[in-house]
Order: sequence, then C-alpha cells, then structure tokens
Amino acid sequence: MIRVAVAGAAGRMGSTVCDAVNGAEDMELTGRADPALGTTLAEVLGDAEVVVDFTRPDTALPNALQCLEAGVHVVIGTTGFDIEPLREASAASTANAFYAPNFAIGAVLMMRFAAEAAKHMAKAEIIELHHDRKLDKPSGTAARTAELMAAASGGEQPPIHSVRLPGMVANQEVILGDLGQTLTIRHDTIDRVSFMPGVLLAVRRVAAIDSSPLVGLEHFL
Ligand SMILES: NC(=O)C1=CN([C@@H]2O[C@H](COP(=O)(O)OP(=O)(O)OC[C@H]3O[C@@H](n4cnc5c(N)ncnc54)[C@H](OP(=O)(O)O)[C@@H]3O)[C@@H](O)[C@H]2O)C=CC1
Ligand SMILES: O=C(O)C1=N[C@H](C(=O)O)C[C@H](O)C1
Repeated sequence: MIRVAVAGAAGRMGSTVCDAVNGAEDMELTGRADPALGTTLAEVLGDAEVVVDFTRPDTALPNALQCLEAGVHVVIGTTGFDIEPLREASAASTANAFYAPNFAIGAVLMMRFAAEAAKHMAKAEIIELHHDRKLDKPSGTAARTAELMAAASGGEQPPIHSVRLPGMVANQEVILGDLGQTLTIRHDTIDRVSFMPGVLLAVRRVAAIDSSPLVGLEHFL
C-alpha cells in the first residue's frame, strides 16, 4: 500500500483526489492538510510516503520543499509557481518531486498535437478558459503548451489569452493559422474526475523517477 497525504484536501481538486485515493486498492489515505480542516502539512507528513499538492500558487513551492526536506515524495498539481528551486532541493533529498500542469490525458494529447502542428504552420495563439475562482493566469497548461510549441517549432512562444467565467471548469483552444487555412485543437474538462487517473499514476511512479523534479505526465504514458 502506498501511504498518501493530500495538501489542499478540502479544495475542489484536493477533495476529489482524497476520494480517488480512497478508491484505489493499492493506496491508503493517511492525511488531509487544509486550513479549512484545521490541519497543516507538517502534521500529516510523518505518516506519508507521497504527498499530493493541489493548493495555491504561493504555497506549492514551500509545501514541496517541506516534503523534500522530510524525505517524502511530492506530486504537484498546483500551477502558477516557479519549480526551479526544486532542483537544488531534490539533489539534496532522498525523495522526488513530480509536477504536471495538467493530469488529464486529453490535455496531454492536446499539448503533444499542438507541438507537432507548430512545426508545420506559420503562427498560433492559445486561448485558455477557466472558472472564475482560478488564481493564476495564464494557466499552467497554456504556459506549458506555449513552451512545447516554441521548442518544437524553434520559433517564438504563441501568445496566450485568458478567460475567467462562472460556469466553466477548464478548456483550452490552440488555433494555428497559415495561408488560407486554420487548424483548431481544443480540449474541454467538464469534470475534475478527468484528472484522477493521471494523479494516481503519478503517485504510483514518483518514487522511481530518475530525474527530479520531473515535469509532465507524458513521461509516464
Ligand atoms: N495539474 C492539474 O491537472 C490541475 C491543477 N489545478 C491546480 O490546482 C490548484 C488547486 O486548485 P483548486 O482545487 O481548484 O483550488 P481550491 O482553492 O479549491 O483548493 C485549494 C485548497 O488548498 C488549501 N490550502 C491553501 N494553503 C494551503 C496549505 N499551505 N496547505 C494545505 N492546504 C492549503 C486552500 O485553503 P484556503 O481556501 O483556505 O486557502 C483550499 O482549500 C490550482 O493551482 C489549480 O490551478 C487544478 C486542476 C487540475
Ligand atoms: O485551476 C484549474 O482549474 C486548472 N488548472 C490547471 C492549469 O492551470 O492549467 C489545469 C487545468 O487547466 C485546470
């Protein structure tokens, strides 16, 4: 059994992760940290082998550093923070960090297809659309898509447009344009359960990664 604690356990993602971990036969939910539950990460770290973090852009890095210092693997879903400080912390730790800006398989495929298309079409722009409680802008997925497209094409990163509206969960369109034609690649998340198979996969694999921090669910597919 993999002993898993969740940071942000009372949030939209964290509560869904707790349900998914409880439903996984090879995992045990050992801790739930969240201000709303009156519990801190420090209190749940001791019993965990892996922490899953879905918190806030300003807490994800300190939480991950705390996990690495304690020798506990961390799977990070929180977006909108700089992962660079995790390199030095990982080197000094027996534990690993894994970050994915998007754990949904459809979004991983969207990023892959967008990178492939960027090699062949003249210009592109990204539109990301999310619920209005989202704190970061642009989304982690859009930022990563732009990076992958620029790396594949050898050109500039495509501009990103952000929309925040009630009624939405998470959506992204990549529109590419060239002579007399456009290509649109779109992914829609209609329920946060879409992220759960990817999160559970990362929990199972994080202990065995050979380069930490590792970024992107594609490494496990
Ligand atoms: N990688 C992916 O596939 C996905 C990533 N995300 C990302 O996940 C993050 C969380 O999103 P979402 O669940 O919608 O946000 P929520 O605001 O619903 O949940 C975040 C929770 O974390 C709590 N929290 C804040 N600080 C701490 C801390 N130090 N320790 C433990 N818990 C803490 C918050 O409490 P309080 O409200 O009191 O601050 C809140 O309950 C965002 O960055 C989002 O972009 C979302 C979906 C998919
Ligand atoms: O905040 C969200 O909801 C989401 N955040 C991630 C991001 O910033 O890309 C993943 C997904 O888009 C949902």
